[in-house]
Amino acid sequence: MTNQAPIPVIVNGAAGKMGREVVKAVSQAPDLNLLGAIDSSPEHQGKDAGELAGLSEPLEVPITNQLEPMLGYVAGERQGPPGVIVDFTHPDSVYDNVRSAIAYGIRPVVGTTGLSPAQIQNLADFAEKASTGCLIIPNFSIGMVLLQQAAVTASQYFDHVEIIELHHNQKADAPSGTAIQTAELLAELGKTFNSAIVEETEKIAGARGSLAGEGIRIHSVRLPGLIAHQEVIFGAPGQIYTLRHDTSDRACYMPGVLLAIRKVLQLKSLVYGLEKIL
Ligand SMILES: NC(=O)C1=CN([C@@H]2O[C@H](COP(=O)(O)OP(=O)(O)OC[C@H]3O[C@@H](n4cnc5c(N)ncnc54)[C@H](OP(=O)(O)O)[C@@H]3O)[C@@H](O)[C@H]2O)C=CC1
Ligand SMILES: O=C(O)C1=N[C@H](C(=O)O)C[C@H](O)C1
Repeated sequence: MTNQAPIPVIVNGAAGKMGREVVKAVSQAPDLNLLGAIDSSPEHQGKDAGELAGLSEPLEVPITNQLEPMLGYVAGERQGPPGVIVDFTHPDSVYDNVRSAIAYGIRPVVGTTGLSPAQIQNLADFAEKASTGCLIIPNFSIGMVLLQQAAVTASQYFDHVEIIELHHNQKADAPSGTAIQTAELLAELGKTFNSAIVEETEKIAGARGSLAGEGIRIHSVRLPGLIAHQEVIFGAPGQIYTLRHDTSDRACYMPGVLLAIRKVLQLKSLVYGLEKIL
């Protein structure tokens, strides 16, 4: 451990399922300093972020919905490394949150999914102009990076593949950001998957899932009792090859989140995907 000042961190969405885990993880990391906890949820205003996250001692960091003043406060800290904001909020607000953070020189680490390709491009242009690091990570778990790498390898040998993602039923966006990213990685190979051998009719709209790039289909399941799960199923005559990742605890994302907080300070532009910073 060096004698460097700790990295100031703001957690946005601090009262949510992921935000609470991040509050815990950041507060336990000696090189990070939790300075702010933002959440729009009215019932949590003023509560201590640490107590809400299940810590036995308060962190003396109250939940507030005042994002811009908090960004201004952290940006005004002249000593030590620049601030980082970790965003686990909602697909409807993440774009504006990230724009605001970059405008204040605060580095965003974004876990919130649901940004469109056009929004990601706009944020990349904005970060580039500001020479500010920004990380957008659809999935912070190492297991998912390994699954995606195995899927890319398999896609060189299989011409047929479909993705099934399964999540808890409080999830706002579908398909999941991870499934979209997985399809993008397979599509990068430049070949078309799943050439039809019969003319298909969907008797109920959506029966065959959503069509991502290069013929890859994604099917989304939402049920209470699930957390986050994904299967990538390859088919060929006489064989099926299935890759599956299951999460049983949101703690699985925390090593990736902590790594991203440290890495984003070394960047001068937007980077998309955990695999790029491992
Ligand atoms: N990249 C990854 O590895 C992972 C990504 N995710 C993604 O993270 C996001 C959050 O997931 P999760 O924690 O499960 O969701 P939750 O709904 O549990 O938490 C989100 C929190 O953010 C609050 N919120 C909503 N809008 C705003 C806003 N504009 N400003 C501040 N706070 C806001 C919500 O308040 P209220 O409830 O009042 O709306 C809630 O407290 C989702 O997009 C999800 O897909 C999730 C897991 C892993
Ligand atoms: O909402 C979730 O829970 C998750 N969202 C991310 C996604 O959309 O891919 C990551 C993970 O699947 C959990």
